Amino acid sequence: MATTAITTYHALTEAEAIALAAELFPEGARLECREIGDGNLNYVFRVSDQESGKGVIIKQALPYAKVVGESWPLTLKRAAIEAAALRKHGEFATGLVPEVYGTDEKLAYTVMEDLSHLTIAREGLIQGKSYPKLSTHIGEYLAQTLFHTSDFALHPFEKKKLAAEFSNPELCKITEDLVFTDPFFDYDTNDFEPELRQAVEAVWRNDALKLEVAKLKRSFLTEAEALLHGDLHTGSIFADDNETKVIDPEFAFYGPIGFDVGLFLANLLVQGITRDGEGRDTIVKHVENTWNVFETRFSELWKSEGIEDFRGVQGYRESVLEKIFRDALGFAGCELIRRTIGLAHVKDLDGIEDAERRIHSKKQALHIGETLIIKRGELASINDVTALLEEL
Ligand SMILES: Nc1ncnc2c1ncn2[C@@H]1O[C@H](COP(=O)(O)OP(=O)(O)O)[C@@H](O)[C@H]1O
Ligand SMILES: CSC[C@H]1O[C@H](OP(=O)(O)O)[C@H](O)[C@@H]1O
Repeated sequence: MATTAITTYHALTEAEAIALAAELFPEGARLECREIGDGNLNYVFRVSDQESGKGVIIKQALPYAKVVGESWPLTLKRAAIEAAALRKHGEFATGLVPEVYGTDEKLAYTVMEDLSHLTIAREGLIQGKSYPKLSTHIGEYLAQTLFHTSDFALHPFEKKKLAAEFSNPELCKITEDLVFTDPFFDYDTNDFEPELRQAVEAVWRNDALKLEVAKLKRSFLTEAEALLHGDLHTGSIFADDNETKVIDPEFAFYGPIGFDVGLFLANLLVQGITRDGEGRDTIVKHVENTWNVFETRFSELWKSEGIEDFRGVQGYRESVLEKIFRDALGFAGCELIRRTIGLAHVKDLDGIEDAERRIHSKKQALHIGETLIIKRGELASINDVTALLEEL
């Protein structure tokens, strides 16, 4: 797809979005456009043919975080990173990411496949949907994207070139602050109900917990293991009963493999907390299946496509997976805590209308988060993790 002749950045109008997308539609098609973005950071335009209903998506970065406004400037480079990550991950996770039709670095937009026939998984899960293939698809996505961009699959020159291309300091800083720092101190960005104050102050006073979070933050800061999605929560996944597509990798960078795994597990756990009975069992199975599929597929790729000289040394693969598992649990714990008391909450918890039940669920999220961080070295298997949910 051709890019525009516009050379200076400005926020696109709906008419401009239509003009940009026109070449992807039959000549003379009557096009309409709507801004449908509901995320924290960007504009998302859907341009569609009024007759066929077919559409394309134009996602444009703003020079600031949409949720806060111009007082929080943010690099436009994130749009190019997102498009490049969609393409790179799409090379390996076949059918699990949207197709990218075109990008424009100056205007900071990406034109991509319209996934409006699917539902954002967080929304569907809140409505009680079970998405039978979600965890199989995400386990596969995690194994394919993380293995193939790691030193286990790439020549070190190629891997380091990619790591440089995906340098993403501003977006990483958001995660360093909002996931790994602010929730653990009495900082202004935090946001929680007065009824949670006692529990939150206990987090702030818990030095053993803070020591473990400091170690996890250091891993995030320093361990360039693979090209991460960087923000793999259920709001970044479109799904129905058969299909799953991962969107929104603008936080992509080279980081610890367990981060993507942990974020997805945490967002499943948060949903599991809000359910009981069979509904919770569905989430328990998704948590277990995500890890099991990831571990199995990662191991298969290791054996079939691994290039590391030490790949055949007994116990090495197991020790790599063991580290990913422990990291994932710790990162999941941080995500659970930040989604409960930090700046960016989740609808799974905030949307619980009954105040008593909402506060109770949030305390449970804090409890599981703390346990995952503190006990990540002791929990022997993924079943020990789901036991935390079943014991609530
Ligand atoms: N490819 C797509 N097809 C259809 N809708 C999309 C697509 N990408 C984004 N959206 C819509 O826009 C919303 C925000 O997109 P997202 O990429 O998460 O933006 P942000 O980076 O601001 O969080 C999504 O929740 C979804 O409703
Ligand atoms: C001010 S950024 C807060 C939060 O928003 C991002 O999520 P999304 O773009 O999917 O809405 C990311 O999780 C950040 O931590």
